[in-house]
Amino acid sequence: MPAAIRLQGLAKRFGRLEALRGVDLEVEQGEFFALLGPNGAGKTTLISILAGLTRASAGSASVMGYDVVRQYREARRNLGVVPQELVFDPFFTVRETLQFQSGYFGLRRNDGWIDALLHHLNLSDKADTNMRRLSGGMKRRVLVAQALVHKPPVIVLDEPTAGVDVELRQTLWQFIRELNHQGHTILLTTHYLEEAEELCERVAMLKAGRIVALDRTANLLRADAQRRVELRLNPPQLPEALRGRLVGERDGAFLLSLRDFDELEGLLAKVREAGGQIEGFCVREPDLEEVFLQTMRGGGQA
Ligand SMILES: Nc1ncnc2c1ncn2[C@@H]1O[C@H](COP(=O)(O)OP(=O)(O)OP(=O)(O)O)[C@@H](O)[C@H]1O
Repeated sequence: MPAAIRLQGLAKRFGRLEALRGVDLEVEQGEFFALLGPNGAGKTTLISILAGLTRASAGSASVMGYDVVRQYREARRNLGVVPQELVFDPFFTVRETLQFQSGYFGLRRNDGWIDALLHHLNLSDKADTNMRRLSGGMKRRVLVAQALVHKPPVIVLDEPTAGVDVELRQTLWQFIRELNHQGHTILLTTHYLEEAEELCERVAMLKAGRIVALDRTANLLRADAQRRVELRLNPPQLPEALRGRLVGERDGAFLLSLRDFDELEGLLAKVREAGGQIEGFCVREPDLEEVFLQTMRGGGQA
């Protein structure tokens, strides 16, 4: 069984800028996979290469075993991309947009599936509305429908929930989850890390064009992230004895590392000994955001 997505030594240069610097990655069929990274890390460039919109400077990429350059048509037929940017012809209706996209893939009688897509994405009552009359969130739903019109086994979503309301997010994830359960492979990029943590079994983190972490989500949480104590103090000064534990500050509160709960008493005692008063206190379980921030600070695998 070929990998859903396979990248080998993938590199991309824009003049002197190296957007991708030798990325190796395999996403298996049926995975729900997150590709994370800060702005400019190379996520969209990687997706553009997969979709055949940009040529790699070196290395290769394939979708379901089809090389994205040598076997462009087969690779493209196996891939559905929900792009970041909303670009449409404003004069078509929603249905026409989807029929047009079906035609691009040589699908003439696709109305049954188009109706199903409209239904799942809560767009049925907008089927005959012109694209220019839709709100941003509705346009985004059409983008999703457009990417799925040919029932591709591999679905790539590039920040699909940026600027999208809670209701649409939930509708969208419910539908994408269903598709994943049916066997579709999902590659997701997002800046909402709690979304990735909840949905994705495996995560790759990109930093300046390189993969700096790649593992199952659960392993990343176990290996890198620590429990944190969040302390709000009056006066807002951390006692000298706790300086070594400080890992950050968030909204005026100190974040201290906590290896296990037995340490808690000693830690609070040190605040009292220094004459400090505790105004707020909570223990935070490790989350993907913490792993991400740690990795981006330079702590990740090379
Ligand atoms: N057509 C282009 N010409 C020149 N530089 C480009 C081009 N496209 C992307 N870049 C540069 O390549 C780098 C990677 O960009 P890319 O859009 O892939 O990042 P990203 O991870 O998708 O970021 P974001 O989270 O902001 O979407 C950036 O430094 C960007 O400025």
